[in-house]
Amino acid sequence: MKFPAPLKSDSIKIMLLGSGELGKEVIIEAQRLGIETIAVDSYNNAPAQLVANKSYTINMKNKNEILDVIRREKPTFILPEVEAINIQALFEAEKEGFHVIPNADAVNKTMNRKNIREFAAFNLGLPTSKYEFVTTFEALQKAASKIGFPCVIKPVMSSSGHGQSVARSVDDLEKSWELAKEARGDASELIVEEFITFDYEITMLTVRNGVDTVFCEPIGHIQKDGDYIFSWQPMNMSEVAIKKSQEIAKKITDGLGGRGIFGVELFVKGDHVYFSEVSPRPHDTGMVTMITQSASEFALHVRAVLGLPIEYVTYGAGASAAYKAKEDSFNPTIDIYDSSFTKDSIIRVFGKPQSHVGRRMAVALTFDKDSSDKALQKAKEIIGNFKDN
Ligand SMILES: Nc1ncnc2c1ncn2[C@@H]1O[C@H](COP(=O)(O)OP(=O)(O)OP(=O)(O)O)[C@@H](O)[C@H]1O
Ligand SMILES: NCC(=O)N[C@@H]1O[C@H](COP(=O)([O-])[O-])[C@@H](O)[C@H]1O
Ligand SMILES: [Mg+2]
Repeated sequence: MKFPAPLKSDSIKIMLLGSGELGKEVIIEAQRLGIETIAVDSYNNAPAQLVANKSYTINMKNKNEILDVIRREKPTFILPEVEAINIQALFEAEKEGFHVIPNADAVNKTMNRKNIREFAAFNLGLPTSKYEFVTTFEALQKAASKIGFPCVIKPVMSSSGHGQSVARSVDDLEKSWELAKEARGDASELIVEEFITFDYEITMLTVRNGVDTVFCEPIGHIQKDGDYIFSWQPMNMSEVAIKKSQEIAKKITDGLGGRGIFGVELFVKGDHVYFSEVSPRPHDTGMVTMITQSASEFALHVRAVLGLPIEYVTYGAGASAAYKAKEDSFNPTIDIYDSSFTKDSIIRVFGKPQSHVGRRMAVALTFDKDSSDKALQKAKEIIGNFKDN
């Protein structure tokens, strides 16, 4: 493969659609290979825009605005980084010969819970929670009583737990309905899911470079209000559970096709593994790989996009703890003690230009050669001392 000596007009160009903390790391990894990078998002100074060669701020739900930047920049690869993107623009770009990662159809399927759930459960026969789709409050009541309580209610299009809630009885349904409607994304249709009382949940990072499929060590994680707060790698699993998890990850990623990394989210109860959802891009819980692997999930994504070999070493166990803002601010700063910077830790501050309570602003990554538990303990301690204002 021919790598660019800085910014030649005929060399590889990557355009990110969505420019948050995950995209920022993708851009850095691409730039390490001399690749020209363009970061697009719906607000100025998004994390990846801070490090890209060029950036655009557009309405990401607007088909023409997306197509305009694509036609103007003619990227070699278009990497969706968020779910809220005008999907017609991606189909159109693909028709015009642009390369969407992993492909527009996979992005379309995964951005909508109805599409991906039906594809996984119905077309591929993967085990999932019981589920129903509803568009009215009456239908929600019916579906919830059929599925039983507690049940989980989510807009068909949303991420990081926005608009999601658990209804424990009929009395909670009205609150769940209101919460889902307020969510960004498409809340016109909701999914009602059986609540799985899993022992633990994992992300199986699955990398496809067009030749091989490679799995990273499983990542365990804890979610609060539908959003990740802690993750660790490796998650200690039975052989059977690992094998089933990899089988499910292989089936769903083969089904979606294309090149890149995928975050396959799975619930594990005993030796039963349930498919939950999949992101066709790096995963927030996978930030831990920046400290555990010689090539992080972001580096692997770039390699996979380019069709390069997916080889790396795992150094040992690690963990991540997300820092979420406790204050609303137009000029956020984060106070971090000097003692947070140790030989076994890495701190990443995303540089988001605005904070609101609950917005993920930074992450602490920790390493322990042998124990994910010890690494997690350290990550929690570090994050516990952060303050924002
Ligand atoms: N059916 C379920 N049973 C039990 N817990 C669930 C269920 N569905 C979701 N959860 C919990 O809520 C979390 C978030 O759900 P989900 O991944 O569907 O939301 P999301 O908004 O797409 O999140 P993200 O975009 O961060 O991946 C899950 O990781 C899990 O902890
Ligand atoms: N679970 C998906 C996820 O973690 N996505 C990451 O969060 C950013 C949005 O953050 P914001 O909501 O703070 O703007 C996205 O751009 C992506 O990097
Ligand atoms: Mg999820």
